[in-house]
This record gives sequence, C-alpha cells and structure tokens, in this order.
Amino acid sequence: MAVFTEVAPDEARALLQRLDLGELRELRGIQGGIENTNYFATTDRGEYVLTLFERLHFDQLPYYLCLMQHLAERGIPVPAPAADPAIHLAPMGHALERAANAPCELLHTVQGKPAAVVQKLAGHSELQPTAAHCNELGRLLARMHLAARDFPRIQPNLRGLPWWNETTPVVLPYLDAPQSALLQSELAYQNHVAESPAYQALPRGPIHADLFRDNAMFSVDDDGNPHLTGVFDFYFAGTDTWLFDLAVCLNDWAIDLPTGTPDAHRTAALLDAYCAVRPLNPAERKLLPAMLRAAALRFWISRLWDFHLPREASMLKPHDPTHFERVLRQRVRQLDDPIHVRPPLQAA
Ligand SMILES: Nc1ncnc2c1ncn2[C@@H]1O[C@H](COP(=O)(O)OP(=O)(O)O)[C@@H](O)[C@H]1O
Ligand SMILES: N[C@@H](CCOP(=O)(O)O)C(=O)O
Repeated sequence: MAVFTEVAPDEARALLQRLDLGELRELRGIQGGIENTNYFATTDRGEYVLTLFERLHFDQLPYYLCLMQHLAERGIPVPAPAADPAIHLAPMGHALERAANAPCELLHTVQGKPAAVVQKLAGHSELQPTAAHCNELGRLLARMHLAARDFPRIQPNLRGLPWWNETTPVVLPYLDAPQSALLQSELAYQNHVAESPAYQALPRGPIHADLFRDNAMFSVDDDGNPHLTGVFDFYFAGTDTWLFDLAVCLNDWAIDLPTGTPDAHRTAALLDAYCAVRPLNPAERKLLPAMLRAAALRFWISRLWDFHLPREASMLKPHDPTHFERVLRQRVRQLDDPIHVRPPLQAA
C-alpha cells in the first residue's frame, strides 16, 4: 500500500476547506504508487487526490506543482493543483518573481510534510496498451513538450546522470559479475554520450521523465476508441532532453513486459504520433538508440536501489529490477541495428 503517513479526516477536511474545495465526504488511502502517500478525497464539489511527499523537500516541489499548473492552463490534460487563496503572490506578469524558487501557493503542509491537492482524473490506466493507446500518448507527449517551452522555472532531472553516477556504486555490491559489467560499461557509455556536442545540442525543456502506462488515464469513446483523459505523477519531472522523455515512454509503452522485447507496431505508433506534432531533428534521430539505453539504465538503477535498499517503513513490493536489465540488454544489442525511425510526418 502507499500510505506511509496516516492523515486524519479532520486534518484533510480543514485543508480542503481552506483551499475552497468543499466539504469532505470521503477520504480513502490509495493502494498504488511507491513514492508518496496518496489519498482520494471526495467533497461535495468534486474528487481530488491528496499527496504527502515522502522523499521530496519543500524547496523541490514548486517546480513540479507549477509545471502542472502551467500545462493545465495551456490545455494539456494534467491534474491542476489547488492553490491556497490565503497566499498572495505577484501577478503572473511579474515573471521574475514567479521564476526560480519563488514561494508557491500550490504547496501545503500536512503532518509536517509537504503536500498537494490535485484534481482526480477520470478514466483508468491501460496496463496492456495497444497501438491506439500509444498513438494517443505520443501526440500528448509532444504537445506537452511544446507547451512547457515557456515554463520559467528550471530544476534538473533529479534522477539524471549525476544520480546514476552516485547510485551505481551503492547498488553494485548486490550484483553478480555479468550484471556489474553491464552496469559499469553502460554508465561509462552514457557519460561518454553526455559529453558529446550532439547530445549537448539536443532540444530540451521540462520533461515528465516517468510517463509509464500507470501514470496515464484513458476513457473509451462510443466507437470503442481509447481517449487519453490525462497524465499525472509529475514528481520525477525535471529539465532534460525531450528525447530522453520519449525514450522513457517507448521503453514502457512499446515493450513486451514478459520478455523486455520492443514491439515494432507500438513503437511505430508512438513515434509517428509524436513526430506528427514535433518532428525529431537529425541529431535526435541519431541519438534515439543511445537514449533508449539511457532510459533503460535509469530505471534499472532506481529499481535496484528500491529493491536492495528499501525504505524502513515501506510495506511495498518494489518493482522488479531484472525487467529493465532485460530491456537494457535488448537496447544495447539494437545499437548495432538501430530501430527504424520513420521520416517525420507533417507537423500538425
Ligand atoms: N490525479 C490523479 N487522478 C486519478 N488518479 C490518481 C491521480 N494521482 C494519483 N492517482 C492514483 O494513485 C495511484 C498512485 O499514484 P502515483 O502518483 O503513481 O503514486 P507515487 O507517486 O507514490 O508513485 C495511481 O496509480 C492512480 O491510481
Ligand atoms: N515508473 C517507475 C517507478 C516510479 O514509481 P511511480 O509509481 O511514481 O510511477 C518504475 O516503473 O520503476
């Protein structure tokens, strides 16, 4: 379960009233998730998600919450965080005052921990996506990248290369010889790629960085077609390359989970949909195989870390690290035979 910190109904009620979200009717701990404490809160006005952040600090959170607000204001279907009307900030026009680590009316305190209340999205996660789901996701991902271009805050991807370099020595003692060799050689390769001028010139901006199939919701229209109702869980977001974000998605949405093998049909659907909104430039097309490796490495390391060094209070079943070891091995093999990246379609 993912309730690390119990929240009493009275405390949730007081917060929801302060945020002008109505009178609490029901508060229910959410079972899913591995990072934070999450509750569904139903009021007489609507349905919300109350999150208490268990790892992130107060000063890191304005980036995520303001990014969600920024995207929601631009019509991207993400849960809008609720603001505290008692906190008065400079008007939006005062960009400098809203930039960097300015105070955030979207960030609250519950049980001494940073907390947020966001809209509950309609729909359900699709854990066995088809090409039609990948098509929806690819289009939304590209729209999201473009919509975040003028987001003024900057915060690095906290699970980026420096974290991989820091965490690899911590997990290495738990690996056998072939795993250690793979992890170390891949890390060396990614450090090498990161130094290349081609990598440094890649377009970048705010990215979600963890947009797995369990972080998106779908409904089904009258003709049976899936419709993406929104994406959530922005708490690994950061400023990084758009290509890395695309690679994270391809490594989850377009992978056969039992074997870790890429699915050509879903890969093409996601890539074509992304490129129809934002075509990849030549450097991105060249570096996609390397970023697919980077994205597999990132989640192999984080899953190893969660698996071998679990948090004390956690009652969670950590994700299987060997899955991303398999994905990485497949992606390394593919570098000699890069996946076919279709020519960009006309921008929509
Ligand atoms: N805005 C939202 N709308 C609907 N459901 C949500 C929303 N946020 C979280 N959830 C539900 O809560 C679960 C756990 O959320 P998640 O953000 O993945 O937790 P964690 O950050 O702990 O990994 C999700 O799988 C989803 O079912
Ligand atoms: N998507 C990551 C885990 C991150 O957890 P989430 O529940 O916040 O998405 C993985 O699969 O390793």
